[in-house]
Amino acid sequence: MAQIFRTTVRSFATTSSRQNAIKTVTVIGGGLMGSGIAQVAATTGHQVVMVDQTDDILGKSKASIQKSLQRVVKKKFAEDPKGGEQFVSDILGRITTQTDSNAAVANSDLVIEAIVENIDVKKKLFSSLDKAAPQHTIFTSNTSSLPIGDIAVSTQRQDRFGGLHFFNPVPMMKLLEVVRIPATSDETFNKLSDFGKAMKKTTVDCKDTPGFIVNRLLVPYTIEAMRMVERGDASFKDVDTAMKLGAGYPMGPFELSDYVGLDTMKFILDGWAEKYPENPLFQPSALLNKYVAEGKLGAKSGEGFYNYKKK
Ligand SMILES: C[C@H](O)CC(=O)SCCNC(=O)CCNC(=O)[C@H](O)C(C)(C)COP(=O)(O)OP(=O)(O)OC[C@H]1O[C@@H](n2cnc3c(N)ncnc32)[C@H](O)[C@@H]1OP(=O)(O)O
Ligand SMILES: NC(=O)c1ccc[n+]([C@@H]2O[C@H](COP(=O)([O-])OP(=O)(O)OC[C@H]3O[C@@H](n4cnc5c(N)ncnc54)[C@H](O)[C@@H]3O)[C@@H](O)[C@H]2O)c1
Repeated sequence: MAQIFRTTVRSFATTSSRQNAIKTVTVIGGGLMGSGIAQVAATTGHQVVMVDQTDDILGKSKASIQKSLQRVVKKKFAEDPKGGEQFVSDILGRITTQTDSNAAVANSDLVIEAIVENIDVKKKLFSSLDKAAPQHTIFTSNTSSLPIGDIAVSTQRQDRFGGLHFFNPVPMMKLLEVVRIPATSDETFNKLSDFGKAMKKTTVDCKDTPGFIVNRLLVPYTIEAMRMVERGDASFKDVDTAMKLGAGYPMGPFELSDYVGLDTMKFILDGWAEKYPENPLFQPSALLNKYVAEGKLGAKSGEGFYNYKKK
């Protein structure tokens, strides 16, 4: 019994000290994903530095975090408006902003990159951060579709490099994919998994394969739905209804594509088609290409498969 207790205490101490390993986080990119990641990291007690290209963009990022926190306050502090105000101000107080990414990593335990999905831009950023960040700082990318290993080669710290793939909307989606490349050390991987749990996410272990787990299944499924419509086998609305009511998905594949962005879906698919031309699942969709060519990119552009313009 005493032995079990000692083992339990020791394993708790190990996990707990590992959970404390990451205290300060630099989130680079304050867009849709970066602002959500910064919000959740700060909500779970981490000190966050959020970086973007201009103060104007960072102002918008902070405003979107505030708006998202208000949705939480409305539910959690319905009877306690003062408590709600304190909750928001405590979280915002843990987020500072910076436009100089090298300066932002000076005291960072972890960097989470959430900038534009472009391999050259990501490599340039990490190559520069590698010289500016302390030795112990772990680097991660939130990329949806690029190989983590192809980004990590821009640094001299591949043992301290991995992927943290969050899902949109970050405050609501409970999953975090933790991705390792062959060079990622066990210590780094454990710290990343513990950090995910400290962020109150459920983590899954992923290898550096195209789309990791979720996008590797979600993207071909969505494209197959588009092919079904291209063949005239079903309308896109019926496909959405069928997958929501028949398979229990919160959104059908066309609603989800509009939500993610049709340009993003096309970008992911085109990248994989070029890199893995032999895989039939990654072949282009004429329907998707048509919508993107017409500038119908989904909710963000006001129209995709559905219309989002206020009448
Ligand atoms: C491409 C990338 O690499 C990978 C990806 O990200 S793929 C995309 C993954 N995401 C998905 O699959 C999303 C699927 N959709 C959903 O889970 C749900 O439709 C949704 C959570 C987005 C919205 O839920 P829905 O019930 O339709 O709408 P809504 O009523 O507005 O919101 C539900 C709750 O979420 C909360 N919420 C939604 N967005 C929020 C946000 N950004 N911040 C805080 N709270 C939020 C709302 O306040 C609401 O809370 P309540 O039910 O307690 O009042
Ligand atoms: N949108 C999604 O559903 C989703 C989900 C999971 C992962 N991702 C991935 O997350 C990353 C970001 O996606 P997003 O949807 O948040 O994009 P976004 O366009 O909303 O935000 C990107 C932000 O990065 C900033 N930025 C660009 N280059 C920069 C640089 N060099 N330094 C600092 N800031 C820079 C831009 O100004 C912008 O604010 C991408 O790699 C994407 O594949 C997206």
